[in-house]
Amino acid sequence: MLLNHKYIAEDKEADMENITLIGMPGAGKSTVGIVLAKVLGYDFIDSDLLIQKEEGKLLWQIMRDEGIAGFNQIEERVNSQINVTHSVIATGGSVIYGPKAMEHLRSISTVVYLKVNYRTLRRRLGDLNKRGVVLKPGQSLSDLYQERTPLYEQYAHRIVSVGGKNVQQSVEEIINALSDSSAVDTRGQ
Ligand SMILES: Nc1ncnc2c1ncn2[C@@H]1O[C@H](COP(=O)(O)OP(=O)(O)O)[C@@H](O)[C@H]1O
Ligand SMILES: O=C(O)C1=C[C@@H](OP(=O)(O)O)[C@@H](O)[C@H](O)C1
Ligand SMILES: [Mg+2]
Repeated sequence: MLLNHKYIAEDKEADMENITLIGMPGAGKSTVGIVLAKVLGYDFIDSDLLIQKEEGKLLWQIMRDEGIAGFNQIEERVNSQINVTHSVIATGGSVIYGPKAMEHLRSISTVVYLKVNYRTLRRRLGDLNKRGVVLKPGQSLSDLYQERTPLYEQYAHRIVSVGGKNVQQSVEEIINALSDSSAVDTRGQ
């Protein structure tokens, strides 16, 4: 039964019973994350909403007022301060630019990279500028995908491919990956 489901029981992170979702914008961290939380009986938090609450502004207003570097600093600070148990944490796609935030999230949770192939992402995302993705001048979605993929892989305890899957299938894949002790962090940390 899922509510009694214990995964990677010997792992330190699992004692906290938090799951952090990382991945490209449009990967489904927010959409899949809330369903995952419901299935597991966990709380759900979305880093983007925490940032907006802390700053009293919408994400695009923070980017407008502080620039991308300023937004990244705020994002790193807010994610570094998350202190929860029994929660699914959906991060924003740019969280991996903050090493302090990533080390913190790795210490309080099992970090799961929701991997989506480029073509699926392109279809889901539409106009990147309207979505407020952290892009450097002249950077395309393809550039961003290539820049970020190694960072997502570097920080993940688990990697789950969700490109061709619906929300329910993605939730099942994540739970399977969390149960699979052979899929433990290949960096051996
Ligand atoms: N199989 C799927 N899983 C998750 N999201 C999907 C799927 N198919 C289409 N979508 C759409 O893709 C978008 C994912 O966005 P979101 O959950 O906000 O991702 P993220 O938080 O990773 O940026 C939503 O508009 C969602 O409706
Ligand atoms: O990847 C990015 O550059 C961003 C992703 C967004 O979150 P989602 O990944 O939930 O869309 C949000 O944090 C911000 O607009 C920047
Ligand atoms: Mg999101």
